[in-house]
Amino acid sequence: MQPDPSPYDALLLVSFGGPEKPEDVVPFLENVTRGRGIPRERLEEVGEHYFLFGGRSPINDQNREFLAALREDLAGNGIDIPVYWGNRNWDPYLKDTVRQMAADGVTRAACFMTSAYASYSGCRQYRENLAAAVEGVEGAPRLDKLRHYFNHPGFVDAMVDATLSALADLRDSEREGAHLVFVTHSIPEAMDASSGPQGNAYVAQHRSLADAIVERVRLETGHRHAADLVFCSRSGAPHIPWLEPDVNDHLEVLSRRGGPAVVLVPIGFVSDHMEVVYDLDTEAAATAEKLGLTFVRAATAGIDPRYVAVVRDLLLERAAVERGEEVARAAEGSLPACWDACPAGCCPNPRGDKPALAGA
Ligand SMILES: CC1=C(CCC(=O)O)c2cc3nc(cc4[nH]c(cc5[nH]c(cc1n2)c(C)c5CCC(=O)O)c(CCC(=O)O)c4C)C(CCC(=O)O)=C3C
Ligand SMILES: [Fe+2]
Repeated sequence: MQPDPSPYDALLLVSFGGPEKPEDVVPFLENVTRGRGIPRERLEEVGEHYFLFGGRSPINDQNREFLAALREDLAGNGIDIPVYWGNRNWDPYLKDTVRQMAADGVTRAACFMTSAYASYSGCRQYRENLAAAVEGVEGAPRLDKLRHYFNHPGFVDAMVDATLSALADLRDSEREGAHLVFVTHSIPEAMDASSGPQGNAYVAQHRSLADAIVERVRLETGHRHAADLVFCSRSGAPHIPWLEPDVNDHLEVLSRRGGPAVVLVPIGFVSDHMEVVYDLDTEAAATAEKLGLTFVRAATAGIDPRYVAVVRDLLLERAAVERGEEVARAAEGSLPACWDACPAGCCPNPRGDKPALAGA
C-alpha cells in the first residue's frame, strides 16, 4: 500500500536563512535583530564571523542539500508531493514561497522546521512567521507545523552515531575518560522559563536527548561517559541573564579539573550553521587548544538519511492524525512525543502577543 500524505498536498521546509555574499550580511543582521535590543558591538562582532567566511553562511546550501535528500526520500517511498522551502530572515523568504504555493494550487501543507526544540525563537517565532507569510495572500494554503523532533528515534540515531564516530577519532588512551559536552544555542533564561506548555521545555528537551545519547553510547561501548549540557552564541544585553555555562568557560573548568579529552556534541544545531563553524569549530576549538585539551566536534545531523526520514515519518504520522486515525508516535528517552498544535500560552513572545499559525 502506498503511504498516504492526504490531507496534505505539499510539504514546506521552514528555516532561518542566511547571507550568501558580503553585501547580504548587514541587511540579514538587520532582518534578524529588528526591534530586539541587540547591542551594536555584538552585531559588529557577529558580522565579522560572517565576513571571515566570505560573507556566506553555510545554512542555505545545507538546506538545498537537505531538500534534495528529502525529495529523494519521499519519491523513493512512493510519496508524490511537492516540497517547498521558505526562510524567516533571507531569500527565499516565506512570503514569496507561500505566494508560489498559492499560485501552484496548494491547499494544505505540513511544515517542517529546522529547529528541533521548543522556545520562542525556535518555535513560536516561526509560527508567527507563518502567520505573516499567509497574511494578504489570496488562496494561501493552510499551514500545519509538524511536532518537535528532538526525541524522534531517527534524529537520536543520527546524533548517537555522530557521537560514536567522534569518540572513535580519539586516541585509545583518551577515549574512556572523554567528556561528552553537549552544546546548544543559549537563550535568555526567561525564554527557557516560558518555553513549552509547562515552561523550561527548552532545557528539559536538550537534557532528555543528551541523556538518551549517553545511554545509547553506554550500550554500544560499555562505558558511561561523563556529560554536561552547555551553551554557545550568547547575545543580548549583558544585564539580561542567558543560559550558562558558556562552552568556553566550561572548557576552562574541565581543564582545571584535570583536562579530559572533550567530545563536543552540537545537539542544538541540525546542520553546520555559522554558530557551529564559528562559535564551536573556530572559537571553542581555539579555547581548547590554548588549554591543551584534546577536542573533537561531533557531526551535526545534516543529511543523515535517518534524520531526513524523520520528515517523512512526521508527515505521515500527522496526516493520519488529521484523517482521524490512531497513530503510534515514535519517541526515545525520558520525554513523550511532543504535541502537534502548541497550546495558547506556549513559548510566548516576550514583546507581546502576535498572530501565529499552527496553534491549538
Ligand atoms: C534558539 C535559537 C536558535 C535555534 C533554533 C533555530 O534554528 O531557529 C537559533 C538559530 C539560529 N540563529 C542564527 C543567527 C542569529 N541568531 C541571532 C540572535 C539570536 N538567536 C537566538 C536564538 C536562537 N537562534 C536569540 C534568542 C537571539 C537574540 C535575538 C532574538 O531574540 O532574536 C543573530 C543576531 C546576532 C546575535 O545576536 O548573535 C544571528 C545572526 C542562525 C543562522 C546561522 C547561520 O547563518 O548559519 C540560526 C540557525
Ligand atoms: Fe540565533
